[in-house]
Amino acid sequence: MTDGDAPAADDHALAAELAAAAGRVLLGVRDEVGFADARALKDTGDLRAHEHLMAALRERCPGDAVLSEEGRSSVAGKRARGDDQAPTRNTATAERLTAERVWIIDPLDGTREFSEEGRRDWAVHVALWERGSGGAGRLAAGAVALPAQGLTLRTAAAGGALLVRDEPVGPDPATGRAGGRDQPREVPLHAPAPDAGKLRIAVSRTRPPEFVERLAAKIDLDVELVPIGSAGAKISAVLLGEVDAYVHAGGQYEWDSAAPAAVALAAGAHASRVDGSPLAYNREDPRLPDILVCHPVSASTLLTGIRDG
Ligand SMILES: Nc1ncnc2c1ncn2[C@@H]1O[C@H](COP(=O)(O)O)[C@@H](OP(=O)(O)O)[C@H]1O
Ligand SMILES: [Mg+2]
Repeated sequence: MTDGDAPAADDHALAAELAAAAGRVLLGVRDEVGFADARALKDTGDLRAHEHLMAALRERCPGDAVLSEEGRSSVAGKRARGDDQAPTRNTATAERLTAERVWIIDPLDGTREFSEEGRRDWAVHVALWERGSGGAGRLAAGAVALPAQGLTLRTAAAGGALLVRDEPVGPDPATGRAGGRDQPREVPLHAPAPDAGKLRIAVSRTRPPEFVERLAAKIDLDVELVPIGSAGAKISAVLLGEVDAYVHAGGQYEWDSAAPAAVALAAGAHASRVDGSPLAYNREDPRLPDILVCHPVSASTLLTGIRDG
């Protein structure tokens, strides 16, 4: 619950609504700023999506804490180019570490790809972490918007995960005018199993882990490495069956994986650290440097291959 005696909102639907709305802000920034100055486009996108989400969370969930990539003290002090304001800061760390509910957000994941014309592999991540009765906490809801692909992947209140696809609205039959914003259509989302004998592994375009080439050579399968930008876009590609696994190591933060890991787990996928231990969120230090996401049937092959690499 967000405050007092208010009824529990559907946090899953809220996460999806906020991620999709921030995605529309980002599509507008691409149109407005253009691609000539990549730095200006990245900075404006990061800042506008962050401010949109911070304002929406302040209004909709005023009692909750927020951990955003762009609200860290190290970046919140700097003024982004192309805009006139410094980013709104995150909830103070001491307060976040005792909060019941923490929104972990990456307003623009795949910033590099966002600034490259024609690329669709960038995302908005909105996750909710809840402490719960055990005190250890867990990801309670999450949504990954892929605005350039017209898709949002999200957790569902009834359990499981959903794929939300924007359907273009046809012209109004009475007036002949365009029908306005796309109508979303939801279908259940289940992590698909890989084809026998094959394994397509998504890796960073710019920072693929050095052990993945060795891993690929060692696994007794036809392995293809597929470079894709954005952790959210890569994990979505696993859930959409475009690749079979995502392996990353060498650096990342909680906001890079919280929302896509929440969706992946809800969709029945395996999501863990590369040593097989669980992904843990809302830590004092938000570094979470490695991750494996795949269908459960591939998990032991990949974990063993990584361990023995
Ligand atoms: N070695 C590293 N250290 C810190 N962050 C990293 C990293 N490798 C990848 N990331 C972050 O993980 C996200 C996905 O990266 P990639 O596209 O290379 O796979 C990016 O988030 P942002 O775009 O939000 O900065 C990127 O900054
Ligand atoms: Mg990121």
